[in-house]
Amino acid sequence: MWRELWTTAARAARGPRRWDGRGRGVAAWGCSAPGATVFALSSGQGRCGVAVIRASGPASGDALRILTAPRALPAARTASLRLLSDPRSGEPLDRALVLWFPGPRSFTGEDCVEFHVHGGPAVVSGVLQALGSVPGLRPAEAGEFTRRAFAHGKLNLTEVEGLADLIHAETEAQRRQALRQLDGELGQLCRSWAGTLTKALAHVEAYIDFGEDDNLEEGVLEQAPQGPPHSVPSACLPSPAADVEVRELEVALGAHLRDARRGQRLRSGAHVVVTGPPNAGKSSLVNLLSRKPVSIVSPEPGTTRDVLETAVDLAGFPVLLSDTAGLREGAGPVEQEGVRRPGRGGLEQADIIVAMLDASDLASPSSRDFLDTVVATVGARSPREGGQRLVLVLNKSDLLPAEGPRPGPGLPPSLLLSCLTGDGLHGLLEALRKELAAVCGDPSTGSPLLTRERHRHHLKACLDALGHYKQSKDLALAAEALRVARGHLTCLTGGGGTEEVLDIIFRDFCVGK
Ligand SMILES: Nc1nc2c(ncn2[C@@H]2O[C@H](COP(=O)(O)OP(=O)(O)OP(=O)(O)O)[C@@H](O)[C@H]2O)c(=O)[nH]1
Ligand SMILES: [K+]
Ligand SMILES: [Mg+2]
Repeated sequence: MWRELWTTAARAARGPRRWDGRGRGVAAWGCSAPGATVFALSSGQGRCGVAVIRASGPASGDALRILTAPRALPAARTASLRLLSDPRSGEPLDRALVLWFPGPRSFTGEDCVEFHVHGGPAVVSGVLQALGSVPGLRPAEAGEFTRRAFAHGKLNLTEVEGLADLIHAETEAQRRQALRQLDGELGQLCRSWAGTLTKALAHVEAYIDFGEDDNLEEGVLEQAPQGPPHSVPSACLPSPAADVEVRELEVALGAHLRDARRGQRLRSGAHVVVTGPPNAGKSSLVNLLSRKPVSIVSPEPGTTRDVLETAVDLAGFPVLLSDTAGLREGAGPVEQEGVRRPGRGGLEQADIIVAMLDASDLASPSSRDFLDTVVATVGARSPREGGQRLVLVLNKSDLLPAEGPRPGPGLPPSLLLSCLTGDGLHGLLEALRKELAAVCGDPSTGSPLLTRERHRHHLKACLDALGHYKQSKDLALAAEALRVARGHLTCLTGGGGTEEVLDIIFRDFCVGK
């Protein structure tokens, strides 16, 4: 379903975007009053076996009691079968499993209840209406349950983001990355970094407070300055030990920022662009990889006129796959501009370029021209230097003589493929999987990846502040720089208390989450 949405959306309005086809509601937080009890359908919409409706807030217990009257509240955290009735008419609504989670041991930290009802639309709307009639209850806004969990310290902000990503994960690799973030790995890392800075700050402040004092504690004295490791005059140095830790932190932050945006790519999809001379079989390959006819294939060269982008799950990685117009020999500037233009699924935007040629037509002017321009240019810059990854594919291998030599001596390493017979497809998928793992990172191993621009912003700002710390000529300024640096790490997990940031993060959630 998201594929169709994507393809249509890509045709209608091109531009860089997330690998995601769903429209997302924007939460209107203006009207949420703290202390209110909210309710919503938390399972998906539509007919289903069981639907879960939940409520959170101080009146949750009352709501449960009223809908299950005359029974008392069930035991906490134990599923109990109850008859639900409409409190206004007394009419039975459903026989349901109900759960009572007294706060703070609940998802939101508040009193919560869950109704596991039969998943028919009439049952669901009957129970929702009944809840709406209970005094003090109102429908929840998008993400409101999670926002309450955050407000009560049940989740930090990176965990909230992990939860949002987990709900939206559509490929295995995305799920792994989201789960690690939900498990709090990135948050823990930030907290340990912030802890380092707190320690360093304590040393600096101790020196400011007691530096001139003969009664300086022994431990602090032991850490008295021994050399000039940074530009704070060595006589002022509070603690070389703290200084070393700060420098180690700088190295760690730098390493995380030099992650080639792998976590962000995995979250929003890697761009794979298929390019080549006309009629090489580019659209045939796009259809093969997306397992459905998204592009028109015909023997007529020049069939594809514009960039067509489609979302595909390739070996567990989310990919935005672009089919492009064939590049004719000596293509004019307008045509070249068409494929290069950023934001249009063109070459400039590609993480991986699949360069495709007709294996039986390598000597033609358009093939030679394509090899001499696109393939030579892309191949000249390694991905390490920020260049794009290139996969060279020689298609239509079925047209080659069965016993003949391999085509293209003197070509860069290439893969033989036949879109017609499927020969070589397995090898191509394996090559793409390797390239995608390099572009997106392996979410199961290594340190947690930065998944959003927000993370990069705070780490960069933290690094900048550490730069000021190193250059500060006086201890008060050094302390202030450390405070700013630590503040950015705290913002990463706590949002820094700004409603704007929270609104942006929570609007990724649906109603009921
Ligand atoms: N024999 C053979 N024919 C193929 C193969 N792959 C594609 N074709 C045929 O080659 C022709 C062109 O295929 P397309 O997929 O439209 O090629 P394209 O590169 O997208 O073409 P343009 O969009 O016009 O640049 C069609 O007739 C395909 O059926 C293959 O592996 N073997
Ligand atoms: K064609
Ligand atoms: Mg085509």
